[in-house]
Amino acid sequence: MLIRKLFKFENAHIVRNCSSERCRYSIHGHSYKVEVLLEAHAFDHGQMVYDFGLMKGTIRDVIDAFDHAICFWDKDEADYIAWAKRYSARWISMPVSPSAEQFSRMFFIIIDAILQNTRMANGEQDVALHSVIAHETETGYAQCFRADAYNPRMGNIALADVVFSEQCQAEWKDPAMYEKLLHKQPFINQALPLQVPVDDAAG
Ligand SMILES: Nc1nc2c(c(=O)[nH]1)N=C([C@H](O)[C@H](O)COP(=O)(O)OP(=O)(O)OP(=O)(O)O)CN2
Repeated sequence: MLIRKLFKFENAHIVRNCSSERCRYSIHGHSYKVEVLLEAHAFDHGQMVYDFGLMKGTIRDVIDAFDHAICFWDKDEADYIAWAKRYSARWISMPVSPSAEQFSRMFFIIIDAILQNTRMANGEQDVALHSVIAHETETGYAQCFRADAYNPRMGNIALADVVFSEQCQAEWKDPAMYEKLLHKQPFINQALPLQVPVDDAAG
């Protein structure tokens, strides 16, 4: 079974080398929508794939870092990068170009790492990231599956190569969150006592 949670943010970028002139030469913004799809074949104690509320912790925080920020490819011209950093307190440096395709891959890789670094506490069994859809406009989106995320022919995205500005980090609930992810310090979901005994068939 799949579940899906939607996140939204506003972001500015240039996508170098693309075919659309408006896109390659001019800084422009999008109202992004990101769909995170999780998959499991058994339920937690609440008879859910994964509680939507749990997706409003670290996963939401990391996506929200992109809100009102400018993203640039770390291979872009040094002058442009310096300018972006000077005039925007909120910036994210990406190891790939900020196309919808690469946004979906980058979010897949980060969210996959977050889930693998999370100690589940409510009987979640095999919950895994299925795919990430990044909507750039009302009419265009890219969907990344696991095989795409880790496909070197599409470019390598190492967690450490996605760099968030100090301001982006400072606005997280835990400003050290990304550092913890990089160092594999686990995120621990809160355990609550069961109210009704569970059986094997339904969590
Ligand atoms: N495959 C991709 N194509 C394009 C991307 C992309 O990330 N992946 N990005 C762009 C631009 O960022 C552009 O702003 C969006 O393109 P487009 O869909 O043409 O935008 P419109 O606002 O014109 O959308 P309409 O709904 O068609 O009016 C270009 N291509």
